[in-house]
Amino acid sequence: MSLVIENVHLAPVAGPEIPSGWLLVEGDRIAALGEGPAPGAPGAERLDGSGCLATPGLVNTHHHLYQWASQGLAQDATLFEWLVALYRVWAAMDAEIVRGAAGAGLGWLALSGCTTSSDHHYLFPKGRGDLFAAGVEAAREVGLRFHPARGSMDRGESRGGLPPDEVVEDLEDILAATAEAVDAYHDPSPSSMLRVAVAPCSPFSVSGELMSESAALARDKGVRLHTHLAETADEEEHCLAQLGLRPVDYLEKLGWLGPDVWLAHAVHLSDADIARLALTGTGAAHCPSSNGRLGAGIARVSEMLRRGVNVGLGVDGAASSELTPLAGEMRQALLFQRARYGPAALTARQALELATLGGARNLGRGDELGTLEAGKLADIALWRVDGPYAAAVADPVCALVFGPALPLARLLVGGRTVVADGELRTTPQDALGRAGAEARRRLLRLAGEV
Ligand SMILES: Nc1nc2[nH]c(O)nc2c(=O)[nH]1
Repeated sequence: MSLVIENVHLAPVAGPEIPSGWLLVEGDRIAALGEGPAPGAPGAERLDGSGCLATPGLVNTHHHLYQWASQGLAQDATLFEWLVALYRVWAAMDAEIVRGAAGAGLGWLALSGCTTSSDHHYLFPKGRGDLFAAGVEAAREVGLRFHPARGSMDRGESRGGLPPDEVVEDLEDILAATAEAVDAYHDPSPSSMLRVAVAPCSPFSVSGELMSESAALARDKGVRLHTHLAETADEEEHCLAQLGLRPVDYLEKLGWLGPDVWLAHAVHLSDADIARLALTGTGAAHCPSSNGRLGAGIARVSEMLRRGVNVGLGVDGAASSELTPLAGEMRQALLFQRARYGPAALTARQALELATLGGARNLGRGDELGTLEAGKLADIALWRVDGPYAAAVADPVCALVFGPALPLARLLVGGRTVVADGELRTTPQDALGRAGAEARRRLLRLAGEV
């Protein structure tokens, strides 16, 4: 299959922008791109990109898809208050709920320009079906590239942790189930649609032993590591009081810093912490809407970038960011940095790079995803910039980042159309929405909330 997208403004992220150019897609890869009129390409489908901006597909590097089913709860809570309120709701979750929530969440991500998403699922109530498989099935249905992280918690209240004991698992069960998930689903091959990561949840819900064993397992299997870190001042206090170390020191002691690790949030970092992340190649997933919603603080993104830390974006679970579109996180990131450091803190193009190449690098896919270049995977977002708002902004990248969500003319994942003219084409969009709403009703009913 070949496709030529012509007459389009190209923002390749790597290399200069091309105000009027073309892209040739062959199979699942970008074969070539250039300026001016497109080449002949006999037999290729032709797509007129007039009035459109082409960017790499966006990469979401932190999410909890199951949380679609628990939006709008604990609205004015801190992270710890919010978690304490929600753990017992999530304890009622089953595979049917995860399937509905993940389908709706991934559909929503696709409609906001996302071509690859991670998912951090860390709560596995016993006897409720295969929750990990439910997320994988949903990603296959929607057609996104998927990086699910097998999460875990083993430190309940009785061991000084935050979650109630009923929602944590045993260390041995966690390690066995995590190894099983990697063996069953991880595909390390080029063009992979599915790669699994290992992701114990957070310092206040996981034992040091599970952190170390998880790192050993991930490195043995050649997969990446992910966890929440330095999200709130409460977490830092907890770490100092219970573990005797600040969060980044704790991770370092456990052998957790390295180029195969990306950390969700990374808000409360000292200068020395930032230097260590840079030195070790540890990445960060910036989730500005969630950090704002929970009053967690503003991550030092522009300083991290200046000092060489890789940063990607994440929408975080919908329970702490209520349906944030991934494209909107570029705007949110830009505004947060400027509010904290002034208007030169982050440019529109840097924000686009966070959402694309920064995300791809967090997931270990910087060689295949995140830029429009010959040889890379054809994960491409084509945004309409000729509508009433965007047409009033001469610079299409500025319109995309500074402005309201733009309509998607096309979203390609490995050359396959997932969205066309603002509608999902892989699966009925309305049915996904209904299943997401039913997942919420079912969860709240099973949790005794209604
Ligand atoms: N924003 C979030 N932070 C978290 N920390 C933790 O342990 N769980 C979560 C979560 O679900 N969201």
